Amino acid sequence: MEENKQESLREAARDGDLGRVKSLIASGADVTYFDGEGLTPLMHAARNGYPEVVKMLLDSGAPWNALSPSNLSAGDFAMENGHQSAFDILLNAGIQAELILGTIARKDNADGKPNRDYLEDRVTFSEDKVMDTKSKAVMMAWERPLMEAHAKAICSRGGHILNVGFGMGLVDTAIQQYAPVSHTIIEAHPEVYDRMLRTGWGEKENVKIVFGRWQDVLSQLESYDGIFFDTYGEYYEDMREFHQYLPRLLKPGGIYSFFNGLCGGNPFFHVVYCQLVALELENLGYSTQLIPLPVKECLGEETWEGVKHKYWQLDTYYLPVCQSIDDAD
Ligand SMILES: C[S@@+](CC[C@H](N)C(=O)[O-])C[C@H]1O[C@@H](n2cnc3c(N)ncnc32)[C@H](O)[C@@H]1O
Repeated sequence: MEENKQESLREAARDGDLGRVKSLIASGADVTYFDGEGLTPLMHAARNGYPEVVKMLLDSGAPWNALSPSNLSAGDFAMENGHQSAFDILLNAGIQAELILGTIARKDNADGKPNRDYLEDRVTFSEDKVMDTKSKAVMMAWERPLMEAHAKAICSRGGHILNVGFGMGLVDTAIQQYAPVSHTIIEAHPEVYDRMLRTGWGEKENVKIVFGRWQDVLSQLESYDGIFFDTYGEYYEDMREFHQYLPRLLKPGGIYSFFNGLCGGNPFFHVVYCQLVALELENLGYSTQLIPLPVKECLGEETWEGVKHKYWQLDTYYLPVCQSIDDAD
């Protein structure tokens, strides 16, 4: 009987029958139910493009971020099938939920202090990646063209540059090509720091290395014409915290950018987070331009051999270029 109710809700959602969806919900049908295919009523309504049903289901507690067996959310179904109104409703629901709860960003962060654990652990270096002891990639060479594009953006005014997180030194190598007046690099991992010194970064005339977590070395920083942020083992909240310091760290007219790997495994969640970060930066007085860069060609299946977590699975990378709203005007 209960099963029938859920199946009826699925059918009504799939057919866009708003009246029936309403009455089934009123009679206790479960909006969180996954059918035999592993799909929720919300996914059915989104896939077939019924915005009013999507809204009704969301308002009745259907989770916007539930995933199908092939890791697609309702927003992905709306996006894939070109249902703009359903997509917009889901996007708005995602942004609101993440603003309040931050559920995606916090999900993996439940077990203590991942950044400190990572910093106390060993890392291994090879030609094409830096890995942690859990076989997760700290940094990979496929990102080189992206790092070059980030360097170009933040060095566009010359002057004084800050990079947070050295990794493989890809962005820093690119920054050096622009011969900035000063180039400050913050790095917290002792082995990455050692390697920086062994490879001559400590002797470059315009380079200042600050060893430590960015959170702990803020008092040693000045203000900069270009800033790039790309750490590891941290979460959205950490970056959000870093953004609070931008008014102090970024000179008027300066450019800020960050590695935009936010939810890089799911197209819709990525859109949600791109919008969320732009909204939060706007509240701090910064405009964000997202420049699309095709990345499909940088990535083959062999790229991920031996890597536990495929942290990027999308075809386009959106490079953020942020500047004070006053400067953009
Ligand atoms: C993804 S890598 C950076 C890659 C770099 N953009 C490049 O082009 O090669 C992240 C780096 O941030 C460092 N890191 C992690 N947490 C940090 C923190 N809280 N403060 C400063 N550096 C940190 C890591 O040790 C690692 O070297």
